[in-house]
Amino acid sequence: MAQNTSPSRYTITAALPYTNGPIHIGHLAGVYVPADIYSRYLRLKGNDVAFVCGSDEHGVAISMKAKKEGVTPKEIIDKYHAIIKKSFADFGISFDNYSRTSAEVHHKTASEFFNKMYEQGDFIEEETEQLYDDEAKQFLADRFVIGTCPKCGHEEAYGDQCENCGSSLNATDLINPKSTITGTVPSLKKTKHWFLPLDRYEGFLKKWILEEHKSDWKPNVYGQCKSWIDEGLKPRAVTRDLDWGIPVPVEGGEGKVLYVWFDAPIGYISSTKEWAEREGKDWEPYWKSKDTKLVHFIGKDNIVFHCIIFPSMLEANGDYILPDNVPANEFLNLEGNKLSTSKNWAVWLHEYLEEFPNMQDVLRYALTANAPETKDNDFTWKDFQSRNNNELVAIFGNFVNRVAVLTHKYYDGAVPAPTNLNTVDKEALEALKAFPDTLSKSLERYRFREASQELMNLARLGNKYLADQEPWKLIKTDEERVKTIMFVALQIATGLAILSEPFLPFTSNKLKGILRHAELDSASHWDDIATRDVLLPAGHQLNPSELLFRKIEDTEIQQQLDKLEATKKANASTTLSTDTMDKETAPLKDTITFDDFSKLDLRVGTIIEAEKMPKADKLLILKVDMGLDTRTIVSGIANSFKPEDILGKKVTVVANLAPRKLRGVESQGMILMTEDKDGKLVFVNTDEDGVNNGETIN
Ligand SMILES: Nc1ncnc2c1ncn2[C@@H]1O[C@H](COP(=O)(O)OP(=O)(O)OP(=O)(O)O)[C@@H](O)[C@H]1O
Ligand SMILES: [Zn+2]
Repeated sequence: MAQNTSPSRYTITAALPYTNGPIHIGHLAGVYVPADIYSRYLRLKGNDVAFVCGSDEHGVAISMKAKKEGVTPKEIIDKYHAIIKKSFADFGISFDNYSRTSAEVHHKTASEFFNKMYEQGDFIEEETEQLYDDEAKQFLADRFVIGTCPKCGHEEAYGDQCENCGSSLNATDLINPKSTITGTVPSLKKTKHWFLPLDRYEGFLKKWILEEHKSDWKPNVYGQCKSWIDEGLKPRAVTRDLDWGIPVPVEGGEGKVLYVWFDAPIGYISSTKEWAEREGKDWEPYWKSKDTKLVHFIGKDNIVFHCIIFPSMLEANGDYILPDNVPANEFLNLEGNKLSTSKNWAVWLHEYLEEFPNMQDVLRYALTANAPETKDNDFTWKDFQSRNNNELVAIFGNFVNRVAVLTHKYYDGAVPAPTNLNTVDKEALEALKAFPDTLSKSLERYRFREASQELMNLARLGNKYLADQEPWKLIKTDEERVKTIMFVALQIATGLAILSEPFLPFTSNKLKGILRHAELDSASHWDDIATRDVLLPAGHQLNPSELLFRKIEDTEIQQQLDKLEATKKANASTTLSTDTMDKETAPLKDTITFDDFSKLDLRVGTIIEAEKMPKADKLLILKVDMGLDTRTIVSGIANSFKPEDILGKKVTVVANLAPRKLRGVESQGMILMTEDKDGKLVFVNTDEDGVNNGETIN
């Protein structure tokens, strides 16, 4: 089987963005820009395409964010769904439908999906011991619990997945699990859940992925799948003890919801249904016909869900087709650091659209030309500027502008009739004819970077042709020759207008406008470029020319870099404010009552481990023996102390300060410090011997 080579229709999905924040450039480069290029390309080739997506609105992270902000989950999802949907539309992501998983059609579809599998006996129903937070009186799953990954040792793996190694986990697999709600160590409590026995699908997955897709899936995707399958798959709970999500629709499911990664991929199906309903079409062939090609665009952290779990669900259900390919991308970073919603380390799409109005294509191009297809890549503002100034402006824009301006200058904007095509002209036109096929080959292998460079090569070809032929010189001596040159150049410009559409849709539109391409009786399309000798006939009248791109100045780039610098500073100061005292003698604070004071739980502890926080100059990660337990405390004291100097030091700890994450490490308290006359930090402690760790101070 392998590749489905001549499908009757395509279903293209892009990962459902999680509605706990807006869209950033990582999402775009990893998923939405390549998916959009591919879908636009397929439509230009005359295919029947359903390009679907929607907001992913369930799950623990949204529950947690709502709790933190003191609002309802619905308020969170409504806010981000609106921002995300609008920014995608303004950016030109050409979804046929953008839905949301809180929609009724989705609740219904996901419940039916679950029900069918339930009735077929595809689940194991089992009462097992799950992690439970006695203080919050809640079961802990997914992002409610972190601990050490049993596969790679990463210390902040979630209850369902380790983001470091991509493994999918059960919460009870975590080593040293800890509740992210209260910071306490969970106990075990019995509860009933439904499990998808992935081990039953091993044979199916082996044949389908390891045999049939060995040569056409990307090596990063195939490799991850192979290692999971080789390690052996285990049953995975697909339900949760939570109040936010799709209720488990079977007996005994009261108070439980579907696991977010069970319902989210079904969102692709619901979105297709919503679209088909609106268009008066039948949704089923898009998901159930063997002659449909299904492709999932995702980032690498979603591979297990799209290649192992969802396909097993589709296979179990019975009626569905499987993805033909899952061209997952690696990750994009920003100026050397990991993109992060919580640390505000991002270029946000909605902000970009405001700060660079009408420049969607510049970002699309910069992200595509530098896409993280085979390895993680870095977005830098300097690269963005040079992609714009040196490629879009200097090559693409320059060529088109010369052609349009000269056509107006010499012929009042009418395409001249060629007289005699010489070898150079013929070669240029032949080269143009080869481009659609070259681009198709790259696009159909999901090599979008390569394709974007091929497109730029067509503009280069046009630029070189004009530079070599120099019509602006010849116009004084050989007017007939100039007509031929301009005719050839106009054909190349038309080719660019057509072939750039998937990559640079706004530019393509503008250029087609200048060429009045759509008004031609038989306007040429993608495939016509290879077969027709004339794309823009002699005598055809152009519109006035306008610039396709503008130069980006250093000051604009500096502004963006300053913005990131400010983010860095803001992050650093919030990190330090909780750990160090002000430099000057601070004025007295307002009087507090004894009750206020007695809320403070101050205790004696001893530092038993200390190490530097990687990549943070000022922070030490300390382990403090508190008598009853051992705490991790992140403290901004690295400028004053070496780790080895403070081992065994007695300290005073604020033991009931709400836990707080610093650089990804949860700090479970604060050590009291003051400063000596030279500004060096000193510990506030009791120097009496014989005071035990854990003793309270009052
Ligand atoms: N930096 C990145 N580079 C490439 N792809 C990314 C990046 N960040 C997220 N993605 C992909 O974008 C899609 C949507 O992401 P999702 O909404 O789930 O956010 P996320 O992975 O939680 O990201 P973040 O934590 O940055 O908000 C997923 O397929 C994910 O793999
Ligand atoms: Zn791991």
